[in-house]
This record gives sequence, structure tokens and C-alpha cells, in this order.
Amino acid sequence: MSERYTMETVSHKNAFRRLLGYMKPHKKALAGAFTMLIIATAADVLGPILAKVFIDSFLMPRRFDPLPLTILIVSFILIYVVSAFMHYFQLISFQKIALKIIQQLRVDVFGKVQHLGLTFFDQTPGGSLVSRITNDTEAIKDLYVSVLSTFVQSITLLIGIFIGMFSLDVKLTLICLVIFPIIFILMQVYRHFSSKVYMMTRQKLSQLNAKLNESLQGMNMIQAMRQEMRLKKEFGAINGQHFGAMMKSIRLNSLMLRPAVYTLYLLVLIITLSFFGIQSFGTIIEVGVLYAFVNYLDQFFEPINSMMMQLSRFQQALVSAERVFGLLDDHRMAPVKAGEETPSINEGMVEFENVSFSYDGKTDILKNISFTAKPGETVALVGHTGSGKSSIINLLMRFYPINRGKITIDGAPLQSFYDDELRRKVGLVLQDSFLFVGDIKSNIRLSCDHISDEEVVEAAEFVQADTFIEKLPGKYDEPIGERGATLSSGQRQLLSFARTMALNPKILVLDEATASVDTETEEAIQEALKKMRKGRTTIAIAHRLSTIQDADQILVLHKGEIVERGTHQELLGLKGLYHKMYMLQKGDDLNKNLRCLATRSGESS
Ligand SMILES: Nc1ncnc2c1ncn2[C@@H]1O[C@H](COP(=O)(O)OP(=O)(O)OP(=O)(O)O)[C@@H](O)[C@H]1O
Repeated sequence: MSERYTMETVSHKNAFRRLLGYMKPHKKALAGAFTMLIIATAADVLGPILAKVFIDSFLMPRRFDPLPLTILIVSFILIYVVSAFMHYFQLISFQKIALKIIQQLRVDVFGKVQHLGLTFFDQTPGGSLVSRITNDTEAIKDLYVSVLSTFVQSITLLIGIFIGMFSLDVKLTLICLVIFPIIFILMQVYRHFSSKVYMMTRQKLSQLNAKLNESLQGMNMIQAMRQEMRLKKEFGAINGQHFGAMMKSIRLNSLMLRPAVYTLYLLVLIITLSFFGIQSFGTIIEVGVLYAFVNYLDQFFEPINSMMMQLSRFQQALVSAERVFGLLDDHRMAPVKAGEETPSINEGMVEFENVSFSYDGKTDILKNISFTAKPGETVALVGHTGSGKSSIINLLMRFYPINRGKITIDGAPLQSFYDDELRRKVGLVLQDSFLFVGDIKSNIRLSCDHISDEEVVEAAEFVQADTFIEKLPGKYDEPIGERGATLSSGQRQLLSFARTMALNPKILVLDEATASVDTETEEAIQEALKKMRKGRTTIAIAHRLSTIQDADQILVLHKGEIVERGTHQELLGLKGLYHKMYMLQKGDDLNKNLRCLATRSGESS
């Protein structure tokens, strides 16, 4: 499986610049953390110098004057105490800043996702989004927590070490400088390969999450259709690919990090010892200087190693940042208000004028759709599956931008309405009524604080949802699990009706439920729908023609076009597609009733 969707791409440089931008609000705290880091590092560098003074001025000449020795020992202890404290506090400061930045980044990403259009979600697997919001931001956290601080610490330490080395022996230090270009090349090579490998591991992790998400979402179907083995195999395959990518990364790190740097260290150590060895033929060398130099070399390769190791994290953070900023820059936004006017919906007149639409910009799914729903009228959309009924609703709800033609409400273009006005005055009831984790009350009110408890109850009573709510142990406070899994589909439908009615919309958009519910609930649903439609302009998708016989206008769709229109009687008279569909459904209903009667008589005999 490949990531078939494409998102905006952000260059490494751009991503890095934007990551630094997130640090701006924390300038002061960062300055404090860096100061502590530099003090701690300076203390680390001073250590060997004091050791050298002890060896050359006290140990070798065997002179232990109490006062200077005490001062030296106290300084030594003091330096290490300061270093320990500073290391502790700088670490906490960096972590805190990093967590705050990541918190902000996640809020930004989540906020962005909420405003992306449905086109984006049609093309992006949910699991991959989760991966961006959690795993990728976590990888970016490392940049702030360890990468930046390690780089500053290492560079400060390197400068300090060089000053120390220069103070000991200028010639030898200059020779040692030769290794810098080698280190630089090593870093570049590592960066080049690790970037590729890391991008691959990230993609595989993303696909792993997408697969997991898909499996969890469709668990009932998977179990019902016995798909467990297939999904296990598919998951196993992606997991295997992820393992392979991770192993590549581990192999690269094992080769390029410690061993390569250690080889360099040995090389420089050999040069240094040879240098002192050759020098010892001519002059007496100071043991303290030799000790301090070797100590510095030891210390010198530690920051190099740390930087090399952080380089992989840096690379990971950059790749993750590219993915996160790619998401933040995605332009597939949900359509929003355009223009200066601020119309409101008072009458509820809906008009489609020559509307054509395509999801992919290639194939027209809707072709020249024109109709008018006068205030209070019911317009029903019927047609075979895939004929374009839901697409009409998608456009009316402004889920997708209109390609061609015009949709108006009360004479004003759909694009000119504020989201709030549209969502309050146009009530949508979908087949699959999505319920949120919370309780019955919060699912009806949907955080519209102006809806009082009484209005919540009224709405429930209006659609007759109160009958089942009153039977629940917690009544209106009864908790609801994810997606309302603890309720039946009929109960979920009634709750979503109540939710819509609580807002008292002017226009109703209904996608009639096809799920089978018991006769009692079915009656309650149909009764509720009838009441809801009264006095409201209604655009309804009808799968069962029996439920919309009283509609003012029925539009029959076929392959994205309106092929017939009229009232139920008019359409039957046409003896066209509608007539055919009606007769077929009637036959089906008759068969069902006969089967039902036969079963009942079988039971009673
Ligand atoms: N999000 C989408 N992206 C791309 N194509 C889509 C999308 N939604 C629907 N389509 C396509 O548009 C066409 C019309 O689909 P639509 O859902 O409007 O039909 P429908 O009449 O509502 O069908 P049903 O009765 O089965 O719900 C179909 O060919 C479908 O494949």
C-alpha cells in the first residue's frame, strides 16, 4: 500500500525555519536555558585545566602548599557542583519549552484538520493523520529537547576544548584541526542516507497506523465477513516493511555513528601520542600537559559523537516537520463564506440553477441540476444507487465547493452565508447518525449553550425520543459511548432528529435511514419525520418511495441528471423510471408481507 494521497511539500530549509519560528514566543526562557547550558559547559572545560595544574604544579614537583592546594580542591569541587546544577536546570528548561512548543503545534494541526474540506478526508486515510498529529509531532519534540541543546552544548564544548588545547600546545592543536573536514564529510554522508531511510520508516509507520485505524473502525464488518486472517496478513506485511526500514536505519546508525567516529578518535590519538613521543627525544615533556591533552581529546570526540547521534534525530525531526507543515499548508479547505453581504435565512427557499459537479475535476457526477424548493415544500430525491442524490446534499450543505452553476437560499448565493447561519438554519440528518462520547443531553445540545434543559427535553419529545430516553437508567444524563455504540440504530436516529430539532432549523436536509429497525421504532421515526417536515423546506433523499408520496416535488435522478420530476401521481402517470422503481419496490414489499404472513401462520399452527 502506498500513500496515494499527496499533500503540500515543504523543503528541509523551510521546515527548519518554521520550526525555529515556533521558538519565538519562548525567547526569554530559551535564553535562560542556553545561558545555563553554556555555564555548565564552561565548567566541564575547566576541569582538565585544574587537573593539569594539580599534576604539573603539585604532584610532579611533590609540593603540596596547603593554601593553594585547598583553593584548587575547593575550585574543583565548586566547578563540578555548578556544572551539575546547571545541567539539571537547563535540561528541565529545555524539556518544558519543547513540551509547550509541541502542545502548540498539536493544537495548530488539530485546528487545521477541523477546517479541512471533505475532499481532503476522502483522499487521506485517518490513521495517517493520527500518525502526523501524534508520532510526527513527537519526533519534532526531540529537536527541541535534545537536538538543539546538544548542538549548542557540543559546539560550546568544542570551542572551549580548542581554547584549552591551544593554551597547552598550539602546534599540536593545529595538526588536530585537520580532522574537521573529515568530520564534516562524514556528517554530510550520514545525513544524506539517514534522510532517505528515515522518510521510509515514517511512511511505513503512517501506513501501519492507517491499517490499524481501518481495522478498528470496521471491526463488526471484519468479524462478520471473516476478514480477520486477510487483515492480519496485510497488517503483518506492512509491519514487516516497517521492520525492514527500521533495520536499515539501525544498520546505518551502527556503521556511521560510534565506529566511524571512534576510528577518527584513534587516528588523532595516535598523532598526539606520536607527537609527544617525537618531542620527548628533544625536550622533557610535561606529564600534566600530556594528560590534559589526552583528556581533551577524549572530551573532544564525545560532542562529535553526540552531534552525529543527534543528526539522525535532527533528520527525523526535519522529515516529520515536513509532513506536519505539509498538513498545515494543505489547501483542500472546507468551503467558507465569501463576499461582503451577510444574508440570513428567513423563508427557506432553496434553488439549484444549472449545477454541475465533479469530485475529481474529471468526471461530472451531477449535470445541470435545476430545481426550486419553495418555503415549506418537500422535495424528494430518488434514483438508483450512485445516481447523485447524496452529492446534491453535499453541495447544499457546502461540504464541497460548487464547480459550475448556482445554489441560492432565499435568493442569496450559498457561498455568501456565514457557517454559523448555515449550520443553524439548515438541519442535516444523515443515515449514519454520529453520536459523540458524552451523555444524551450533550448529544442533543451539541455545546450550543443557549439551548436550555427544557428545550432539550422538548426536542426529544417532539421527535418521540423521550419514550426510550425515559426508560434509560440515567435518562437525559445516561452516558453514551464512542459513536453511540450502546444504543440501537433506531434510537440513534431519533437522537439525531432531536439534535436537529433543538436548533429549530428553517430547512431540513434528510438522508432517509435504510437501516432496518423494529416496526415500533420505524413508526416513531416516520411520525417524527412528518412532524419535523411540517412548515419547513425539506430536501429529502428517499430510498423507500412509500415514505415520500406526499412530497410536493419528486426529482428522479439517473447518472447525475434529473430525468423525471413531478408529484407521486404525475410520475406514476409518466410510466417511466419512477413507475418502474415504484412497481419493483411494491413487489418487494408485497413479497416481504407474504413471507411475514407465512412465517406467522407457521408459528401459530
Ligand atoms: N467523496 C467522493 N469522492 C469521489 N466520488 C464520489 C464521492 N462520493 C460519491 N462519489 C461518486 O459520485 C457518484 C454519485 O454518488 P452519490 O453518493 O451522490 O450517489 P447516491 O445517489 O447518493 O447513492 P446512494 O443511494 O447509494 O447513497 C457515485 O458514482 C460515487 O462513486
